[in-house]
Amino acid sequence: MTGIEGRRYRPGSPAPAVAATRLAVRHAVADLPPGALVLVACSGGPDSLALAAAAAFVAPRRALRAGLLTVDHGWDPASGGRAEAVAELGRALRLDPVEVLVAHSARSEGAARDARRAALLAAAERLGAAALLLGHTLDDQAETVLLRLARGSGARTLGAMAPRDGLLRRPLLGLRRDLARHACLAEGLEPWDDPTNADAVFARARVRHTLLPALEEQLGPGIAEALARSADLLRADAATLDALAGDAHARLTATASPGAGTVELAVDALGELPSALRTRVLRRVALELGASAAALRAEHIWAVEELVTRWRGQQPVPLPSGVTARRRGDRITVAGPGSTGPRPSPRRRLADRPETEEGMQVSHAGVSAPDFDDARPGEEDTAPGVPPQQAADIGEVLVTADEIAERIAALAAKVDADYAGRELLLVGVLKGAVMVMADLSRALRTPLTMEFMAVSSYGSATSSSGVVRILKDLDRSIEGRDVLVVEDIIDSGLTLSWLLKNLRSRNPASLEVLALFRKPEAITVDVDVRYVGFDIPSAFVVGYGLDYGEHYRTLPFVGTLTPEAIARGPRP
Ligand SMILES: O=P(O)(O)OC[C@H]1O[C@H](OP(=O)(O)OP(=O)(O)O)[C@H](O)[C@@H]1O
Ligand code: HPA
Repeated sequence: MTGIEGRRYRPGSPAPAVAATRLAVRHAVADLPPGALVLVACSGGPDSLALAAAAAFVAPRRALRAGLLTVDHGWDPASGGRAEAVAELGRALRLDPVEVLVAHSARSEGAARDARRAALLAAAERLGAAALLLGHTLDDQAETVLLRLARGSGARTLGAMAPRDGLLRRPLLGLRRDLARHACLAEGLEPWDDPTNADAVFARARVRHTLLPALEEQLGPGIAEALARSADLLRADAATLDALAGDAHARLTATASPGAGTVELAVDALGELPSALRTRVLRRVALELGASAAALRAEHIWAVEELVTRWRGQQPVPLPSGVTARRRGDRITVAGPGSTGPRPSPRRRLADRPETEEGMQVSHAGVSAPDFDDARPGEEDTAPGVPPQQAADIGEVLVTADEIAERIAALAAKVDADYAGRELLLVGVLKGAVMVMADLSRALRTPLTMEFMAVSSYGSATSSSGVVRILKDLDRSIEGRDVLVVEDIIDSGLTLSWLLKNLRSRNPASLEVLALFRKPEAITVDVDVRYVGFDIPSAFVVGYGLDYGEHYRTLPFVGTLTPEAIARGPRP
């Protein structure tokens, strides 16, 4: 008798393919105690049929009981009869119990797999099984790796199927699919070939029949084995990283949460973790607060990670299932949908903000100032322009960098329309207006020249002295020119009121003002401002050119300082 690959084997001994499947099953159940029940999930296809036959042979010799489960998905009128035929085969193999499970599902590979798995696990539990054997082969593993690689997956996902996963065991994971078919043939078992396995509508069928053969043809044989090997290596790596992330998660969440359904993490501690652990900790926290595992994508976690590694005053990050993550000072707060702790305030997007005739309205998000530990200098956990210490001094971000950019573009369009056919002279009021001058001048299409004046009325205090000093005057005359004064902020209005009077006396053709921020509740003198970026609350703010004692100007957003930071005084 000739066996697979043309080898000869002795009459009376099993065909090599049969021997290989039996050996694989023997290894897979070696640890089970006598009397334990092993169930085989069998579709009637060659892999699971070979597995059922091998289990039927091995179980009694290991004093185990073996049964068979088959699932009817109800995809076509013949499916019930087919499932019954598989059950009949199981009985013929003397498997006991044998059950047909009905698990209707949508006609998609994923939906069928989920429904099948749920039905099988429920039955295995009900029957008190010690193991549920699945017929996945090395080829299934290779296909899974390729499919997941094409989606851009991490180590855990590329680790694909494990030989053991709770109740599930996959004895044939190291064997090729051909071998299972040979084992069926050698035992006189006629497998059912599921037509969906060849249906090019299904991605897996295309991988099986087109992609993998093409890869083997182009790159040489052994691709399936190589892909399965990669899965083994990545699974081991992922298991180690998951264990380390579990430790880090326990460490970082050891302190009390601010409320039920809320987890607070220290930016410092997260910043010290390598990215592979940080993202795993963040994912774990999101999942435990109720984010759907199926919907939670790497992009979500990266956005949360950027609150640590590239902090530039971003909005809270929405995650699936109503979970939100936000940074306040040196803490990341992740809140579940039903949290009772301090919820991330639902800051409105710029587009949602009411726009008055002149400016966008910005209000406090209504959050109390966070408590801060001393951030450590030199720590690279923030975006450019955001020294870590300064990041920890910010109480609330009122306007983000993106919102500023969007607003300046809109203001520039208005100015361009108003000054069509004319040449502008922009007068920047140093130093605070340096950022808005730079960005506005480059957003304008109107021909322009620039002049700067430096005045000061604040010094290192947080309220205006009312005494304005010219620190640097204009270099040229503005007589007859269309002048647009560019200011970062109008607070009391004292600086601008004084400046306008001063400039008007120099006889410009026209004199208008553009101020990126205005505090309507703080204005004490009447000043006429043609262009306003944002109306903000009257709290002292820093960032985007605005300083506290010359510091904080480089922050790309505008935010309030914590009371502690104000009391302590400016710091680099
Ligand atoms: O409306 P007010 O209450 O007068 O405040 C507005 C002025 O205060 C700031 O300048 P500051 O004196 O701080 O100097 P700086 O621009 O160099 O920071 C700001 O740049 C405005 O010019
Ligand atoms: O709120 C402010 N911050 C910084 N500088 C300022 N100058 C006027 N108001 C402010």
